[in-house]
Amino acid sequence: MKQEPTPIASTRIAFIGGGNMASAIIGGLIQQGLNGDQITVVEPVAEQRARLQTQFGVRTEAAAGPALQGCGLVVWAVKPQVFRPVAQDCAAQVAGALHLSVAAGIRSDSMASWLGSERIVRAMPNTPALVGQGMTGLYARAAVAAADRGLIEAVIGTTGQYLWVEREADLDAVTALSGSGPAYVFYFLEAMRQAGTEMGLSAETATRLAIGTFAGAARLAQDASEPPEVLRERVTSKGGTTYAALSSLEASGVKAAFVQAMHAAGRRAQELGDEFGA
Ligand SMILES: NC(=O)C1=CN([C@@H]2O[C@H](COP(=O)(O)OP(=O)(O)OC[C@H]3O[C@@H](n4cnc5c(N)ncnc54)[C@H](O)[C@@H]3O)[C@@H](O)[C@H]2O)C=CC1
Ligand SMILES: O=C(O)[C@@H]1CCC=N1
Repeated sequence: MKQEPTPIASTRIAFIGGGNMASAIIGGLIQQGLNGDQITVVEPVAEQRARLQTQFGVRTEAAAGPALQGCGLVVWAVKPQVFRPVAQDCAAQVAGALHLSVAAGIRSDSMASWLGSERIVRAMPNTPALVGQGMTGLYARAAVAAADRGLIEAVIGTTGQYLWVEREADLDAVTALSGSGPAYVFYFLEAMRQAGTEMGLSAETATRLAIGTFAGAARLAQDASEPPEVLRERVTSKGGTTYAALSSLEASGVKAAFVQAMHAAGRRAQELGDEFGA
């Protein structure tokens, strides 16, 4: 029999940790019409709690307690380094809930042992979720039912796009690619702004040109049927300006260095799982 997704509107949701990622997801949920009353955020920092209350009208708690009981979904949005003690602290109050973790590296085996539950989904979102343009990788443990997957899709879908991966280890690559990815884009924007200003543009003009170029190129790559290398070749006239730039990039080994950098991120995700897992 086909299971219907659990309706998001009747689910009480707890967030453990109320920082950047929690705020992005909560923002998406509120924008989709979820009532702030349905959401309880456990966040030890008073200023963060005040901000979340004012911005989203959610309930907040300074620490785990009875307020978590009866929540159907628990979103784990704390740093990997503190996940274990926080999970062990909350486990009794959240028994029976579906769990969604956004923490980099922390494996679902570790979570299952800390929480005594198999209903675990891991997500690797990214900060464009703050503006509804997120790209999230999802992985579900085998025991997660179709209705639970449906609920997770409804929640993460409020922040942008998502895709499922079949192997949990692939989430480390997702982390290196799209989780950390916005930082690479901002890094390139910084370099483009620097070069633009060195060539005489104002920082404002250079930044606007660089951001507009990223947005346009990303849209072109999304809509085009050709792969990125073909789109790149179309910009590159033999003996022209782009050719000069790309030759300089190749001579400096930029692509190889960039690929190495992403491998470093993937390895760090694995290490986080080893260091701070069960
Ligand atoms: N920032 C990013 O681009 C992304 C972050 N992530 C993951 O999301 C998770 C959270 O990251 P951010 O939101 O960026 O960090 P953040 O530092 O903004 O938020 C973490 C929050 O947890 C709170 N916290 C600390 N101890 C706590 C406790 N005992 N109980 C409850 N809350 C506690 C902190 O006060 C803080 O507000 C991390 O595990 C990270 O790996 C995943 C994808 C992208
Ligand atoms: O840097 C980090 O560890 C987190 C995970 C992906 C993006 N930020």
